[in-house]
Amino acid sequence: MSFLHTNGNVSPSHTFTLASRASQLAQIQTNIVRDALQAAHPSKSFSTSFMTTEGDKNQSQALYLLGGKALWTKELEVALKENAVDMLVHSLKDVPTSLPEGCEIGAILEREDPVDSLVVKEGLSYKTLDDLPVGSVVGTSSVRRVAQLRKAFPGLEFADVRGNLNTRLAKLDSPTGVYSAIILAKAGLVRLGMGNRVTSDITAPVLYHAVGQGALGVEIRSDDAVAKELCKALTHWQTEWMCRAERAMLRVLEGGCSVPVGVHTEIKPLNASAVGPTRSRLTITGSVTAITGQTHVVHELVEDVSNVHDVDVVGEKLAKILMENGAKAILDDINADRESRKGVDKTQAEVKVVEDTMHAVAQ
Ligand SMILES: NCc1[nH]cc(CCC(=O)O)c1CC(=O)O
Repeated sequence: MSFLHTNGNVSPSHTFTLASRASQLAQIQTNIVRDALQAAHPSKSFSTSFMTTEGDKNQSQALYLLGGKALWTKELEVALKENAVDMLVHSLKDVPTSLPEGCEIGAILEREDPVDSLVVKEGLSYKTLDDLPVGSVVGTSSVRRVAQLRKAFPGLEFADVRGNLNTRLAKLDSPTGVYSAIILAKAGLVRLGMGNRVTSDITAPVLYHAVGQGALGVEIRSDDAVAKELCKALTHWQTEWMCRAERAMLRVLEGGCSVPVGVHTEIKPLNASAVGPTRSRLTITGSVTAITGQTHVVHELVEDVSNVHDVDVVGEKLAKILMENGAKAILDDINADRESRKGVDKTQAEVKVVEDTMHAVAQ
């Protein structure tokens, strides 16, 4: 699978390899991107490569350099940087707001419905969180969801549910299972062809979804001009503008850590007849919630924007306003708590893995 090529000077026979994790959802998403690339560039050739932990560890020396503990985006990025693959397909919400040196986002595809959905156990007739009896167990491993819902639903118990989507649904439906319902991103279910499992949506202002939720991002090498050009056809500018604003907000709020941040974004072109990117009205609401759910800061900005730079500025401005309105205190608390938990005997690499894991769980 490994090959050499020179960036910007690709032979016509070059096959562009798209890579992702090997989960069913990741494979479906990668196939969506491959099909879109193939449709836009019929004379080019595209293939896919799915990486599983054990298999790849034996094949790529570089994975050993990571000590076998790095998360998947990191391992994929190693393959990307080594030119073993050309594009990485990610759920944008799992992509850190700052990418490693030499990597960048080449395309953001049109977003699926970004909301979170309630999936009720097979055979139960409850429709919404309000319907669930006191003491019901709701499965979700996302601190963002728990933090936002805890206060509004004090009678419910929120419990971890891990694994890929199929595993989580199996745990939900198991006759001996503890969960009455679980909360999942609607987009993942829809892409897996299981949109019929959505019992109801949980929308803002009850639950603000994760930054980037529902959108696919394609990561490329920054110096790969050819991949960059190929990716242009995939980008849905409205999604890109919304997600860039969301990611700019999160980048400022994170300040190196992971926090329960939610968002709701809309974009409305001001010139309805324009075909491409055009001056638009961006409405973005950000939320930051204390882990206990006791403090919740929400702010909405409505701004007209003309390009991605404007969009980044709006996201950053929103983050600063949230900070001034109480998010700073929430973030300082979370940081202090995390510092006190960090084992003194942990290596830097281990601390990084813990931080990355916390980032993933926060989403
Ligand atoms: N954190 C895991 C993850 N990453 C992306 C999705 C769903 C698809 C998407 O949001 O694009 C999910 C599952 C979930 O949160 O239910």
